Amino acid sequence: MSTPKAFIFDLDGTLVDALPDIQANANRALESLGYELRLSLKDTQPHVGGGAHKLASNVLGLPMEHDETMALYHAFADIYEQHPAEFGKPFPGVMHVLDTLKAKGIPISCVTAKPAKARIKVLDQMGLTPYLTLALSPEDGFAKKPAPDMLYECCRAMGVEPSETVMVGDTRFDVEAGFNAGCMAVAFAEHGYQDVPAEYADRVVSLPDFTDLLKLLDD
Ligand SMILES: O=C(O)COP(=O)(O)O
Repeated sequence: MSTPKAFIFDLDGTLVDALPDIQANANRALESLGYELRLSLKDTQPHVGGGAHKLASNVLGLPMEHDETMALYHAFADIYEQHPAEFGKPFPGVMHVLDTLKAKGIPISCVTAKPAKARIKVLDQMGLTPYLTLALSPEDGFAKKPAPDMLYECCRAMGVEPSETVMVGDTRFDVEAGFNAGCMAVAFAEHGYQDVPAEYADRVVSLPDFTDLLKLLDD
C-alpha cells in the first residue's frame, strides 16, 4: 500500500470516548420529557454511531418520524450542546497520532453522526479542532454514513482523492462509508463501541492499539 495522503476519522468511539456523555445526556433528555426510563452505559453502547435521531428511536422503541422520537432527539441534541464534554476524553494514543500526522503535514478530517452543534463543542473542548481541515455532521446537509458523501466533501477540502485516503472508525457505518467512498484502506479502532463486522474482518486494518495506525506511514 502506498503512503496515505490524508486521514478521515469518525468521532465517537474512534477519536473520543463519548459514551459516558451520551449516556448522561440521553438520561437528562429522558428526564426533561418526564420519562422514568434511564439508560446504563451498557444500554447506551449499542446505540452509538447511528446518530441522535436513531438513538432516540431505538431507546423509545418508536419509529423515527414519531412525535415522541422527534421530541427526544431534539431534547438530547439541545442538552448535549450544554454538556458536550463532561466525562469524555480522547482515547489513549489519539493525541499522539494526531500530533504525528500534523507534524508530517498530512491533513485530517472528521465525519460523525453527532448533531452539528454538539460536535463543534466536543471538538473544541477536547482540543481537537485545530487539527482538522474539516469536520462534518449530516445536519450540515449530507447523507448519513454509510453514504460516502461526507467523506467526499472532506477529500475535496483536503485536496486529495478518496483512493489516497484512509477512513478510521469503530462501527459498521464507518467501515461501509469508507468502502463506499473508495478509500485506499479502512482502519478499525478496537477501543470503540462495536466489534468489527464479521464480513469485513479480513478487509480492514485492525487497530488493537490506536497508534498502530502510524504503521501505515513511511518512516
Ligand atoms: O451516534 C452518534 O451520535 C455518534 O456518531 P459517530 O460515531 O459517527 O461519531
